[in-house]
Amino acid sequence: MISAHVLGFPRIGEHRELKFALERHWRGEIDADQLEAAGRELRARHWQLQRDAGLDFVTVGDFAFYDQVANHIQLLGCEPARFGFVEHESELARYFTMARGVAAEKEAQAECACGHSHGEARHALEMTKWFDTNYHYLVPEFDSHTQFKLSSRRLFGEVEEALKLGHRVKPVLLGPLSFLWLGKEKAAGFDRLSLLPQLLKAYAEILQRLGTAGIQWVQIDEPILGVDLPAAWRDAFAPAYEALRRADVSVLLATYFAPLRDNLALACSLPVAGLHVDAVRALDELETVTRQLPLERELSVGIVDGRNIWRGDLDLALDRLRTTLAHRNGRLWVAASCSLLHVPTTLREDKALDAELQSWLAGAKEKLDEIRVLKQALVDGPTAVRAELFAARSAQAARRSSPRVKNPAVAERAATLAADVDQRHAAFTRRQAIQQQRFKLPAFPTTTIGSFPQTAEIRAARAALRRGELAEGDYVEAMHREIAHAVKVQESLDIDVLVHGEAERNDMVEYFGEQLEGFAFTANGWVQSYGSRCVKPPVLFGDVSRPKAMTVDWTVYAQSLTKRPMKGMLTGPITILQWSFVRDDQPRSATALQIALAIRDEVCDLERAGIGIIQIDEPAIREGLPLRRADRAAYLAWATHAFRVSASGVHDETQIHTHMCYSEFNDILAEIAAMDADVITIETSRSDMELLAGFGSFRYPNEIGPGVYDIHSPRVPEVDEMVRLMRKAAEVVPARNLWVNPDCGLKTRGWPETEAALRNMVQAAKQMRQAG
Ligand SMILES: Nc1nc2c(c(=O)[nH]1)N[C@@H](CNc1ccc(C(=O)N[C@@H](CCC(=O)N[C@@H](CCC(=O)N[C@@H](CCC(=O)O)C(=O)O)C(=O)O)C(=O)O)cc1)CN2
Ligand code: MET
Ligand SMILES: [Zn+2]
Repeated sequence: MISAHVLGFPRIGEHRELKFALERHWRGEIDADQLEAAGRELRARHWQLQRDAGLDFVTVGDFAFYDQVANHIQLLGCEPARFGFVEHESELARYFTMARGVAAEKEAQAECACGHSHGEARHALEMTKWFDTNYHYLVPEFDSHTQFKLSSRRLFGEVEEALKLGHRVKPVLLGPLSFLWLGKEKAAGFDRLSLLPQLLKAYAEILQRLGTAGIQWVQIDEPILGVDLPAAWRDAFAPAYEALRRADVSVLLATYFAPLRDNLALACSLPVAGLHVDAVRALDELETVTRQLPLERELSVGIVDGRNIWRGDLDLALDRLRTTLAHRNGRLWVAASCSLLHVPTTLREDKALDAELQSWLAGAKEKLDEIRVLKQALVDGPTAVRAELFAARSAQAARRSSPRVKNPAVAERAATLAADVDQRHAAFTRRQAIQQQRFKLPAFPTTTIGSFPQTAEIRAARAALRRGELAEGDYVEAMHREIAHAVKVQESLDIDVLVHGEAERNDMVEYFGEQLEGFAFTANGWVQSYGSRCVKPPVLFGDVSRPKAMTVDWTVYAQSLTKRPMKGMLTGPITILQWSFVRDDQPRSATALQIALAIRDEVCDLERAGIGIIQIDEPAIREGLPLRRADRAAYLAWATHAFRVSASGVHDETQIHTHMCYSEFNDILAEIAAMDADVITIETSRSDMELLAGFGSFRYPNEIGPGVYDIHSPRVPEVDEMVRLMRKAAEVVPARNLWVNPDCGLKTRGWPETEAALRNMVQAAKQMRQAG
């Protein structure tokens, strides 16, 4: 018996319907019922696609109005008490408050009918990267008071919805151990694993309800089986799944993103009815799993790549599946490696891709079809899908032999680099002295991270340019007006190191992808990043080179408007690599080096054009870290090398900044230091400078700007708050090395709150100087 399924499907909608509905709802243009209707329609459509592709189940529970982990917080009834929710706040309103926070002023203004004071501003749940993806989840908060209680009907409602539509339903849950693991302990000395027994009761109740609804299979995701687990966590698995065992509900335990390694035997021995493995990231483990997993259990083989957009090698996949099948008594499930959340809904008929490129690619819908073809080939024999297999084979062959993929000059340059290509001339302390002479910045210099508000007007201008309704020259003029405005605002706020604001960039990665050779970009290849926010990762299909300067004109224009230093703004090689769909025909390290060389040329061009401070953003360096510790050193070596290659073409008096956000960095501090940027700006405020303690005890040698406020909410931070954070920073890092800046770029904010926040930030820096 062969089954076919997916672990999850993108929820944002082929035309980003969910994004637009959400944003309308938040603006008050549609009410909760209308938003719910939009969600229902998308779910119905995505289930129908799965059904039409001949899958044996539709997956329910992968939908969320913001984030699937946040859905679990409500399902399990563990909304953090700090939100002080009161009776009359609806489940949906509470959900968005947890996801987005509430500004202090807004709460003060909102005359609350209940007469309750909601207390201080309620900042949003922390947001962090989902394993090694560019998707962000909301971090659950746990302490000794955390109680679990089945609380939301949403999942059960969606299950009913799908059943009513006549589908065979397989609900998906994030597993109890992964849910706890991904959360955060809010009290010192508290161990969140101690919450497991209580949590299991809630899970048991969920399974019981699903059983009552007639559900046979429930997929429970435990992606943490792909990370290095402490013994206590590993030991907790078997009793936990023993406790969840029921006669009427079969559990398919799903793992993905990384090899199982030392957890392989455990995964194969758990008392569940089936196991899903990622046969793309861990193909070499498939054979062992095939042999170790008891024959009465189902094996789901994730053979179609859920993380990349290349059309699969179906011959190879089929070969593996046949071998597996032979050892599994003719039973297996065919699947994508992980949820399809991480790829665009479709890449067919994308207006920005030429026909040849399109024929090399597969989005989520196309992957459903690959799964169908594989299943059919196993069930009816390959001749039944001869045409489909032939087409896939031809596409593979065409891509492998296409002259578009190779550029001998690029390979030649990468092979003949000087040994010191990744080293600045002088050591940091020497550079620091030279740069101090040159820029004469005050103590606690202020700067921002790069982007200023991407207003509706900016996006409309770009959309008009794309549609041919705005001439190129008029577009440039409109962007120049934006840049001039940003410069004027920064000068009037008395910021020390200015930025041009990135108005001309649709996205910090896509913008470079559009200008570099070796990249293609899509018109509609949207992937959810967080909440309603999406990105269109460029497609890196060939050798990378830079036909001409990419940012010099904009930066020089911005510098011409001010005497203050204007920071050039680039995206680093690892972030471009990490946030693109990259080629699978050469190691990622080789691709990273090619990008690094292109960025290096841009850095040198900026320097030649008189730009003295250049920032090379690397927010994604941490998320690229392999999930398994054993693989990390190799990655960090080539990743930091690539960064240094991009940054080291300049003279000592040029100040190189880098920026990182969204992650825990304490475990890679030595490597961050080895990147040798003159200044690093880094996100810290959501965790109240916790992060910086690591930088202090490690004695991070170079200059550092720990973000003093969170840019993810419109809340305007008070001067005192930021002074407090700066003082905290000055306790662990020498004050002479400290910069003052927000956590990240300001593109998602509006101008009024941006100006107010930066005014307070500059004030805070001035207070620090006075206290000096
Ligand atoms: N690639 C990437 N990954 C990242 C980040 C990042 O900046 N880039 N930052 C972190 C995540 N943060 C993010 C913050 C904001 C957005 C974001 O604002 N995305 C925009 C899209 C940005 C974009 O591509 N804009 C284009 C096209 C925008 C668009 O939708 N245009 C409309 C028309 C617009 C109009 O007429 O107003 C259309 O095509 O229909 C542009 O500016 O040109 C969105 O979802 O709305 C995404 C991620 C981590 N990962
Ligand atoms: C996600 S990091 C963002 C860095 C970029 N320079 C910006 O300010 O938007
Ligand atoms: Zn950032």
